[in-house]
Amino acid sequence: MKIEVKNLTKYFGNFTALENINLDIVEGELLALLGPSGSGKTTLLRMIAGLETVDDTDKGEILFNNIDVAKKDIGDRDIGFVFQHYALFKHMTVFENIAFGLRVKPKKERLSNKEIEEKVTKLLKLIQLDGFASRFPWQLSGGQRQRVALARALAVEPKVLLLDEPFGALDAKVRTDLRRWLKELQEELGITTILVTHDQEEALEVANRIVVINKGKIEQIGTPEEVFHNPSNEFVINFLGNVNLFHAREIENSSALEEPTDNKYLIRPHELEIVSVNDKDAIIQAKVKYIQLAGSFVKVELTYLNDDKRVVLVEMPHYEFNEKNIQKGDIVGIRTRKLRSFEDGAGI
Ligand SMILES: Nc1ncnc2c1ncn2[C@@H]1O[C@H](COP(=O)(O)OP(=O)(O)OP(=O)(O)O)[C@@H](O)[C@H]1O
Repeated sequence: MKIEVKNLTKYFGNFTALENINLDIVEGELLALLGPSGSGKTTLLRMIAGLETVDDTDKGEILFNNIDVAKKDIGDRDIGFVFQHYALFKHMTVFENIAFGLRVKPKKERLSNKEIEEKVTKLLKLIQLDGFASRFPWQLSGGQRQRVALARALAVEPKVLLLDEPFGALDAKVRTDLRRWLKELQEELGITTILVTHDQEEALEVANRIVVINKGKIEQIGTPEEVFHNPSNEFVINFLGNVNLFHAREIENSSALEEPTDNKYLIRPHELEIVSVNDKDAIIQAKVKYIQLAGSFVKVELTYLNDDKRVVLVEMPHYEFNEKNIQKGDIVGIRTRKLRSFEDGAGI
């Protein structure tokens, strides 16, 4: 299913929750709606689902395969949902939870009991919970419950899957495992999927494209690589990971910048390099305050030598850290590997 959102605005009283949203969702893709709390992600998802109305006064449109669904009931939109706390039916087994949507279909569309059993068995395999059919929800872990919720959503073969922070309540390790699993499953099924998340890593890892939303407006739409490496503005770069801010005069002091400007520069920790304190390309001098060795990269936190309230974060591979023999308390120089400025509205 292809979905188009055109000129969509949503007011709650005087408050503008969404402002002129335009978005094309390609058949079979996994699109992440990423933004801070209150940015309007859930409202947009709920409008696509039909849980929130498109105001009559609004000229906004939501098209499913070129057909306007604004006036279509939620039941007629062929949608499967999984929410963060989409509680399973407590008094029903895993099997009956998954079968629920199939059993409540009108008689003429309903599958036979045997067909339902075959289908549920297949879904249990798909979510890797074969053998769990007769358990009750309270006998499952949080991750297993969310997988059952996903199977229940998929049972009725929806054309679109809407996921609102489906792994939000789970711990970090389970979350990481489940999102990999979801990605593979989604690719295998080829079902158009919209995932709401405020977790940048989750969006970067699973999405084909990311829509970055802030205060009801779209800041950028792009592949994970695009939004991470070519953020279109300051909000996006800040939201997608740690970033250091430098003023132009700091950069001008080094030979890294030929033309003096008023710009400020936003540079990610891995785009900075620790060099010797006298290095001619160093933009600032700093003192090593804290070193975090656990993780795939070494994170070094430093403070400016001339202003110990200002912090700089540098990340580097372990081999580079070992070669440079950096110690807490060292006075060093910091050099940039990349410059990025937004002052003129365009990234460098
Ligand atoms: N029914 C409603 N009535 C009034 N205001 C609402 C209503 N639903 C949402 N809002 C407001 O609209 C804004 C966007 O809410 P929304 O739930 O879409 O944000 P979100 O990006 O999904 O946030 P979160 O990540 O916290 O769920 C918020 O400021 C919220 O308070």
